[in-house]
Amino acid sequence: MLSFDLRQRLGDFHLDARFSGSGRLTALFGVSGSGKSSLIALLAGLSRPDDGVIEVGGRTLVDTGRGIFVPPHRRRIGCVFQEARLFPHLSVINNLDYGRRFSGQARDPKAMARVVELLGIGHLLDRGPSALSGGEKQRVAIGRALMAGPRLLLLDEPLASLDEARKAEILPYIERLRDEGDIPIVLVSHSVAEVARLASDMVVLSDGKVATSGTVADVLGRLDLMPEEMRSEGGAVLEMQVTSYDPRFDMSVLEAAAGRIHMPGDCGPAGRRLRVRIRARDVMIATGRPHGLSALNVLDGKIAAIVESGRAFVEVHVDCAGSRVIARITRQSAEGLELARGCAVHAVVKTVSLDSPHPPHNPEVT
Ligand SMILES: Nc1ncnc2c1ncn2[C@@H]1O[C@H](COP(=O)(O)OP(=O)(O)OP(=O)(O)O)[C@@H](O)[C@H]1O
Repeated sequence: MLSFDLRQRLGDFHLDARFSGSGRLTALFGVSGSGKSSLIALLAGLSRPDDGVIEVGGRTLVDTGRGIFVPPHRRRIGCVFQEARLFPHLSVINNLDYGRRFSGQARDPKAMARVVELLGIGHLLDRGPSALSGGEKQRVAIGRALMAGPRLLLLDEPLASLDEARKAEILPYIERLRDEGDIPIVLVSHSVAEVARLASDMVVLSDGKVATSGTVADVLGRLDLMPEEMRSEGGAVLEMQVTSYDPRFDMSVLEAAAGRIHMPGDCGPAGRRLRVRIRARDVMIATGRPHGLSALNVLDGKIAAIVESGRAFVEVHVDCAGSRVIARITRQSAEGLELARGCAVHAVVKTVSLDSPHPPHNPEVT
């Protein structure tokens, strides 16, 4: 459980943010300058709010009204930043052990073995940081933070300085941490793909305020609440299951109650569960089942809502067997097609992003 309600003035910038959630991984999302780092500094105890409250797992870390301010070293919050900041003169194992010693914990070989296994760094233990790739350094930095026995892990853009290949390498470890660890994680990111794949909850910051927050599917589906700059990334997030792979075309088929989606590449064995993101801008609406269309993905449903989005656009929310698919189309098209709540329609999905483990080389299809 993480909750905060904070105000802080930094020059002309005014942070005023509140959130409460119990998700395994909460993403702090926002464009540059929206206040993500300022908020992380407050959570970590590196700065003080003008007023406000922070609670982690039922423990009050800050409450200005009651004069409570737990200093950073007593908060039991593990921080990992964009740069791994490992000690260059210490081997990987000694970097890991430093985390434990720094927090005053007793030596615990089992805890060490668990962290090493979780992050897949067993073969690196005797190396120095200079002999590690960027992704390996970040895994060790996460391991060092875990060895301190934190109650909350703050990951401040840990993937930002890595290239795509290194990012792809480290993402599964963050997923394992989320799914198998018992420590809540706050991840700072400005990549919707990263957030859609990793996060359970999402807090969108805009100009120091929480523009919207909630589960990833809810937040990405509420385009009307999103700051303008991220609206083009909004849409539906569907939990799907791989049913087959056809090597002749290098295409996989995924299914959910909402329907069937074709994806390029091998999405893994039948039965694997994946999250699929369908951006609203990549969906068209047809009132009759389309024929002679290059798009492979057509989902049938009924219009659940039509939401105004500026003067030229509307968002059509289509209920496909209980899952919501959203199409951002012009108001002119909506009127021309006489779309209304309850109409049976077909959502034609132009492009699907797969926010899955092991994405194919070209994870987009048109
Ligand atoms: N000590 C300070 N004094 C004055 N202004 C500050 C101070 N710290 C931060 N700011 C301002 O607060 C705003 C938010 O900064 P912050 O670093 O929290 O944003 P961010 O979302 O983390 O951005 P980025 O993604 O670029 O790291 C910026 O406009 C920044 O210039």
